[in-house]
Amino acid sequence: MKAVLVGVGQAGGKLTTALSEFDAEMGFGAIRDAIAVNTATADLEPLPLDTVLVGQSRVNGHGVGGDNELGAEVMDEDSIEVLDAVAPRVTADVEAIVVVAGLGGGTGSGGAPVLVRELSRVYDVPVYALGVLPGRDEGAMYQVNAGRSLKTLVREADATILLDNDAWRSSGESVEGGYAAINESMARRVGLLLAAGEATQGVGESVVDTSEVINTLRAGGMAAVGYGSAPAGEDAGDNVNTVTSTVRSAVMTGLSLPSATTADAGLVVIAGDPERISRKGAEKARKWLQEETGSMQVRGGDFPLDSDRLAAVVLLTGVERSDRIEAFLERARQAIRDEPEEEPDAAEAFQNDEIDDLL
Ligand SMILES: Nc1nc2c(ncn2[C@@H]2O[C@H](COP(=O)(O)OP(=O)(O)OP(=O)(O)O)[C@@H](O)[C@H]2O)c(=O)[nH]1
Repeated sequence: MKAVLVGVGQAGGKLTTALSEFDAEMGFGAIRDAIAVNTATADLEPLPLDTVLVGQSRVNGHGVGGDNELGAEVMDEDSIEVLDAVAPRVTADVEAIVVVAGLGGGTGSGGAPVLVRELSRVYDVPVYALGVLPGRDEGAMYQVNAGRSLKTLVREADATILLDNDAWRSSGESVEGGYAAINESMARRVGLLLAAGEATQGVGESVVDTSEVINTLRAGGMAAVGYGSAPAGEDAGDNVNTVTSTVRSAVMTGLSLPSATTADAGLVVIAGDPERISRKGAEKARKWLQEETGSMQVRGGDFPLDSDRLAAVVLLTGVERSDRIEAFLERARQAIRDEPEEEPDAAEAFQNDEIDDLL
């Protein structure tokens, strides 16, 4: 999928950089262009991207300090500047725009839903959101911000792919300590998904097409991406179990939103040397995913790559009914209940209005 990325806020800018670097290193060319938008000059300066500073008249380049209503307001006021910066990058061959943001802070959390709404008004191509959920230890403000941002993003974006910081937490290691490694790992799975059907090395028997990714995302709502990889035997015949077990581990232990396995639609992409990809294994894995997710709509295909390993990338859409989302929403609701004076109007729910919309 030829995509233009727009990173909003600190996490958005860093993750957009990691995605662009991964795509360039792999030589995929799926990411056609990328920019970063922020209210904080200091967060934009280190990024190797073109940047747009918003909210200068309100916060003078110092960030919005976690206030996502202010983040939404400044994006609303300065959206023309951002749209002007995006416009020359969305050339005729671009198939999607992806707005990338951490949902727990102020600028990305507030700004991303506004920007998605504005971009959707201007462009016919799908506008997706790639949102980072705060870890469970990250404090009430982050949970409240993310709950409200997510509710609004899901309404405004064609699909919202979620990356849960908790999914990358290894025991004893703080999320803050490992952002660079986390971003690289997030970029690998999302980067492979964006490149699937885009830049394939060699010709496979059933190469996945970009339209399969877009059609799977068409189910809308919230989505998760899983990734797993393993060394492969020389021949496809040796790799029936490698394919099935890699797909299983992508879903069971490698999902960007752990245990989000109730889904409306799915896509299984097997990346690797086409000579080594077992058709039987791929078919078995697809059937397994249908049963596991309760979805009849599971697509599949290969991503030919020159490698002696096999990797599985699994996209699941319509995962909002999963326990993980319910647990996150409960954290957001609890945080709202615990701080009634600070969030007086947010005491309503997510699906059922306990959590307010941001816009
Ligand atoms: N995965 C990942 N998460 C990050 C990173 N940096 C921050 N976060 C998460 O993003 C949330 C904070 O959002 P930021 O992007 O730092 O904030 P911001 O959008 O710049 O907003 P303000 O700083 O309030 O102006 C928290 O939940 C952090 O855990 C990062 O590099 N990688």
